[in-house]
Amino acid sequence: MSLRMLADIGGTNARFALQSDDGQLEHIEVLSCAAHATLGDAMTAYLEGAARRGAEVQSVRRAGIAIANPVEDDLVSMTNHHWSFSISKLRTERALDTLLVVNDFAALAMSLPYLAPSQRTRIGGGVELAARPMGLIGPGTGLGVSGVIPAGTEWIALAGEGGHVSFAPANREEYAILDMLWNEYGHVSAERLLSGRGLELIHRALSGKQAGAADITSAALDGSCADARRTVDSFCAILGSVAGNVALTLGATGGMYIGGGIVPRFGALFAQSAFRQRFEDKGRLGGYLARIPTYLITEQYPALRGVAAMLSRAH
Ligand SMILES: Nc1ncnc2c1ncn2[C@@H]1O[C@H](COP(=O)(O)OP(=O)(O)OP(=O)(O)O)[C@@H](O)[C@H]1O
Repeated sequence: MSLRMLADIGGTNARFALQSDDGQLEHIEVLSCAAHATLGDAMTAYLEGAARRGAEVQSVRRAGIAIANPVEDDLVSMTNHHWSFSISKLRTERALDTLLVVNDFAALAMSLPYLAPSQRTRIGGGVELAARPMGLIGPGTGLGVSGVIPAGTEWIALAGEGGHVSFAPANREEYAILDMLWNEYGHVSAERLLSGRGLELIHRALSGKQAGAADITSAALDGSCADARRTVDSFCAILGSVAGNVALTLGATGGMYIGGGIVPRFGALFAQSAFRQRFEDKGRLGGYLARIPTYLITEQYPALRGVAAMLSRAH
């Protein structure tokens, strides 16, 4: 029996797993990126830990890594963290036959056609069409955007950088947020607002106060702070607008999906927010968007499943 190593590396969290020949994911671990100097160090820490728990890590000859940055050539450099590495060097150092490195949201997108109903929650109406493009957006440390398009009996995942498109306000409150950020940053991207740091910036713009992302969410959830609640509502509304833009751009009539680590933490506040209304609020194309269902991904490690599917196809 041989094992494959899978990883999903974000700007904050590095998620690892081993996959056995029967396709099961085992020894899933989430490591903090900040606690390790390099990706190689994090891999070593993970594999040593798995070996201590009885995994036969010496049988790993194939590995797939989904990582939060564009993957264009041999040298990979993360956008939201300081890790960088050469794919060919890492493959040689680890004595791997295959090391597949792909964009994390391309891997996450690859999991969408295979999600079971229990691995997603629907927000609002609409019905997906079979064999049509599916869109993906996910706020975390950064804002990932991707999708899959059908190609015969297979799916092709897109690896774009749509989180960095320019932010467009949809009302005066959002215009005021943009105005504040124009003074601090030249280019204000969607990611500037739709990320952990973005939640903090929206809160500062609306209240004039500094607070951490996790504190804002918990104060919104327990009802102890009106500014925190407004911040989460504003974040969800902006996410609806940007998700609608992605759905329009891709023609995502196969469904629009929300991933990333932040939205699941909003709990019931997300379904209660203006997300869906703003998703549909696109003038004459409102009816087109109303027919597209939006889903929150609830599966815990979807990108690991996506990169496993991509690795199984790689030489
Ligand atoms: N309770 C919370 N509410 C809102 N944001 C939170 C909360 N806890 C953590 N965050 C923010 O979530 C972000 C981490 O997101 P995530 O868990 O998706 O990590 P990641 O996969 O490393 O990110 P990415 O893939 O975007 O690089 C951080 O910016 C952090 O500030």
